[in-house]
Amino acid sequence: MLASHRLPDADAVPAGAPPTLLDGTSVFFDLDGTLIDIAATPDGVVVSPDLLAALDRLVAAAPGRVAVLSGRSLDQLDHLLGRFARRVAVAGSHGAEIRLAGQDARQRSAPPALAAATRALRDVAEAHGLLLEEKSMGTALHYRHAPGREAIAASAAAVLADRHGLVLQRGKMMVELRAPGDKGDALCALLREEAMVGTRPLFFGDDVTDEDGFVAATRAGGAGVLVGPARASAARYRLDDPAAVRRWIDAATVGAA
Ligand SMILES: O=P(O)(O)OC[C@H]1O[C@H](O[C@H]2O[C@H](CO)[C@@H](O)[C@H](O)[C@H]2O)[C@H](O)[C@@H](O)[C@@H]1O
Repeated sequence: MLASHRLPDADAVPAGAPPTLLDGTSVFFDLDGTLIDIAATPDGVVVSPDLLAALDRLVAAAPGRVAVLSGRSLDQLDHLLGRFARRVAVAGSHGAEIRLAGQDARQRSAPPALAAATRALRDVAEAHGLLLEEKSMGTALHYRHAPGREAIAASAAAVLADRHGLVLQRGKMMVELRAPGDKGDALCALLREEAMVGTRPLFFGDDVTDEDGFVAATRAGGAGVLVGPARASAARYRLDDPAAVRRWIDAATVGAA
């Protein structure tokens, strides 16, 4: 089962920065490649205190209207974002795990087949020198350090996804077997929460898994913001990199406490 990403026609390339007006807007962020720079390994990322302080200001300026939608598990997000992860709504595992600020997670059980699929994926990782990342709702095989082994990782994951009935998720220099769910559904679920009802969602993301969120944000009267080089995307706006996202947050919160 391949995760469906509704990529638009090739000429639909987003451009320009989104407006910084927060009135009536809710703000959703992907994590890796959007709020933080991509690193060589999943554990190598840096979440700076400055970024967390800027996000705190954003939450103060848009109370109840900031959320994180990530392919990371909730546990990983808690570890990386610390107390900030409890201040906002968070959807982990590409939307399969959702937690509102100050509440317990609405969590499904991991797919029963995930353990067997992970064992098989670990054999592939060991045989070909690839990096395995185990998460609550999925297992990723990373080839950033060995780009020449992409085809091995991709074909092994495709076979295992089929065999075990798991979603096959492509990502930046990785392929993942995971539970169903997508960031678009997670965004729609969060938009039904009181503070977000009737708001225009802006969703900032960089990867193919973020396209579902761009589509959902657009359908809800908001827009997607692609972070990274121009490419075909369902996003309307584009920012170059996480540093530009940080400047957007700073501009949107000028004068906020
Ligand atoms: O939805 P996201 O928050 O963007 O998470 C997507 C995946 O991010 C991580 O992998 C990516 O970032 C790593 C660190 O920069 C990088 O080494 C890797 O090549 C990227 O694919 C994370 O490890 C995955 O679990 C997430 O699904």
